[in-house]
Amino acid sequence: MNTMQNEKLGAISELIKDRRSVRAFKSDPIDTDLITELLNVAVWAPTHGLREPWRFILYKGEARKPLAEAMIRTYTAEEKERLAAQKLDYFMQIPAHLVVVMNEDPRQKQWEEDFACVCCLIQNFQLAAWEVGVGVVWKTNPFIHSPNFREAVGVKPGEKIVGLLHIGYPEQVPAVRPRTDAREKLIIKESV
Ligand SMILES: Cc1cc2nc3c(=O)[nH]c(=O)nc-3n(C[C@H](O)[C@H](O)[C@H](O)COP(=O)(O)O)c2cc1C
Repeated sequence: MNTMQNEKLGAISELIKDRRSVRAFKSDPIDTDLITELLNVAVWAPTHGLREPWRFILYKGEARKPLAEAMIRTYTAEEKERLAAQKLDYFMQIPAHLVVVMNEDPRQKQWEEDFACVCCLIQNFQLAAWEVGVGVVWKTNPFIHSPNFREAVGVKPGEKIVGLLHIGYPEQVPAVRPRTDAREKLIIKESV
């Protein structure tokens, strides 16, 4: 294996830096086989004890409507009045939505490890998607904690929704949001 010492960063580094969260999608359909292929890359995330504590629910076509309606039901009356129609249109315009569900281990150490690895899985998915021109945004809106929404998507007690991913071909790629140089947050302790 290449140790990368003193070498130029490669394609994966470029991909990581190039990826953006996409919020404006073309309505072009996205193939289910492509999504499952991307998921089969994503599942190579590190997972302690090989627990693989994830499962997925994919919404496409007309099935997006009850998903959007479940989300809208979590709104207050004022939010419904102001946002319902617009949010329904937004959900129906995005070709696919993926609910990423984690099994919640009652032991804290295992819970933390499992949450961490599901987050790794989501980032793997986002990167693999970006590599083939597919955009993703990872959503954690308050409705993912709503008992009614959880029930509507079939998430059971002992499971957590880690994210709702919107997936499709980008209509618009947001401007880069530069990161703080890691050296500003790095303390080096090195003995010679
Ligand atoms: C755990 C997590 C939750 C997020 N939740 C949301 C969200 O609810 N809504 C949203 O628009 N973006 C969400 N994002 C995307 C971030 O806003 C995005 O990563 C950030 O603005 C940096 O932009 P970039 O991903 O294009 O570099 C989330 C990202 C993470 C990692």
